[in-house]
Amino acid sequence: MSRKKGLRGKAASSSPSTDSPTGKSTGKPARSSPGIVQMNGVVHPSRPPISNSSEFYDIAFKVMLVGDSGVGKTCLLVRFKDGAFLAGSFISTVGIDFRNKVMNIDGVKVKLQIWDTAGQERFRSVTHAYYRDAHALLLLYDVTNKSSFDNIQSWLTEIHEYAQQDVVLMLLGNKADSAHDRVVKREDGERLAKEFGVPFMETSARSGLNVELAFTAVAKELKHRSTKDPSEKFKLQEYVSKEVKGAGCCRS
Ligand SMILES: Nc1nc2c(ncn2[C@@H]2O[C@H](COP(=O)(O)OP(=O)(O)OP(=O)(O)O)[C@@H](O)[C@H]2O)c(=O)[nH]1
Ligand SMILES: [Mg+2]
Repeated sequence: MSRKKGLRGKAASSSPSTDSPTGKSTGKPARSSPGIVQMNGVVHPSRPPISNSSEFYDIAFKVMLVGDSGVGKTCLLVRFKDGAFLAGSFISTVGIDFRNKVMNIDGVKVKLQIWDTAGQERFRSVTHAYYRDAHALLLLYDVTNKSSFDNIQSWLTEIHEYAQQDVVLMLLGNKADSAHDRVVKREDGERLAKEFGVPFMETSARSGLNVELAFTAVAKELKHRSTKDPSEKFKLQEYVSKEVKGAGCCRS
């Protein structure tokens, strides 16, 4: 493999521009780069870098967190990025923001640019504009909030309308640590996910349950699709089923 460290690889397209350090779109087109990334003998024409971050990576992807307000999207991202839980009063996200994280996936540096969307209805049109550039979507509901689960159907309708057809999609039932307040059974989540053919797991931003796994699974799938290495057999559903931990179990 003649991969060059630090060469900006396959990245998201430029609209909306994401070069603002605050994570807010600047409206400016992203810089374009004529570089090429070579991975496992497969040459990938590079696309524009998706941020000005100086962190080295080989390939980059956009992942979006979506779901009703209060399901724990921001907390999940903070847990993944910083390993901490945002306890205390709930501060609802306004508009959209992003955080970057570079993961080492089987020796390849995969950069995830993770977009944290606002779940509130009034920001829905902002979110719509970002769907088409997303390579993966993590769709969350809250196991202590039945309406957030019931709304998954309409989120899926929205996703089918606005996202790319081949977007990697995963359903997450968050707040699995809240045993006393739980109103959605794990089996209900599993049934719904099966119905729509998407991988599923329960997570907890509070305990860390399956948080790393959710992002790792998505990164592995995106990397697999990108490199198309015939010797590498990766099946997202199988990987998730094998690795997933149940609520009450250990930290991820
Ligand atoms: N027990 C428990 N509480 C959580 C968990 N994740 C988030 N919370 C709490 O749920 C509330 C909402 O969390 P956020 O992450 O802000 O929710 P959000 O989905 O980003 O909401 P919007 O930004 O409005 O879309 C906060 O009070 C969090 O502390 C979790 O895994 N377990
Ligand atoms: Mg939020």
